[in-house]
Amino acid sequence: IDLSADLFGQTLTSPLLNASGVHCQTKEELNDLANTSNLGAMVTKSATLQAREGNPNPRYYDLENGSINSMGLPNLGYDFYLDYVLQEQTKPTILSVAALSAADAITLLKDLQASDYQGPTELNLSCPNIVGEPQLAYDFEATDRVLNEVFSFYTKPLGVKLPPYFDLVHFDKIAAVLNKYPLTHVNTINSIGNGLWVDIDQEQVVTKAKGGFGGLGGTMVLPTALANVRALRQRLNDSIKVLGTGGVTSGEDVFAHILCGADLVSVGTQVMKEGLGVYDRLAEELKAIMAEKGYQTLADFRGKLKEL
Ligand SMILES: O=C(O)c1[nH]c(=O)[nH]c(=O)c1Cl
Repeated sequence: IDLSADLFGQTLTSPLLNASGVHCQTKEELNDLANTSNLGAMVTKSATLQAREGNPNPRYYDLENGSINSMGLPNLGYDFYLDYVLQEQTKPTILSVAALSAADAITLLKDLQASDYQGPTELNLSCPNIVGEPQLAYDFEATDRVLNEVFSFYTKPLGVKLPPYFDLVHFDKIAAVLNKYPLTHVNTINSIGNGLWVDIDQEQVVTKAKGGFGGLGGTMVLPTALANVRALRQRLNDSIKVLGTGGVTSGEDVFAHILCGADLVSVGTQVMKEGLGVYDRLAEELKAIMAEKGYQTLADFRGKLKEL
């Protein structure tokens, strides 16, 4: 059984990654990821031009069927993560970047273009937890404008992190925009934005910012994640890879993401619940499923979801 996968020319021994934001903010966390078996590649916490404290606590809450977070983009700043990927990385790493304005995104990517970094970058267009800021990728025209400007100067590997869409016409619209650009990949989905959880005993919300509205992750988002992976795989040019993120808690979920077309699969909430050992468990479970079904490689079943 061969779990190897390709990350923009680098062969990975496992198709599994961490979801950006989970265990990837500090040098210690990034080093932990580098030392985690069956984690084929890793993603940094989305970096902004300036370091950010993020939203006030409580800002992450574990739920029976997933999680809700309102982190607010806390990160050590773009310079720290650029230095990490240039000087420290020992495992294939995707640099995740974010911006609070289109202008900041351009500034950051112009600096990245001029830097020595030649590796993969992921532009986060979908953070749901910045007070007063929309998730950019829900505005198709704005997304088109930003990508048009970015690709007027950016020539290195670049993908985007997308929010979940819930309407087939929206899948059509975002794919029509993305297919215009030489993207290496899309990473779908980010958390389902602006969910709300109620603590019955206390009769109150469980996260502080935005009155308790926060992004949802974990097993409750799996059907939405699978739909977005499938819909975007069906619509995007073959040259654009699909990284599936959302709702993975078992080898079966990894198998389902790949069956829907995912090239690689990220795991976030389940790492918060189980720790980094989850990657060994997921790899073993996936291999067992493949053995039972007679599949030798991921390509044997990738994208081959059958319709009725
Ligand atoms: O609040 C966050 O930091 C956050 N939380 C998410 O669930 N997705 C994101 O992209 C970000 Cl940037």
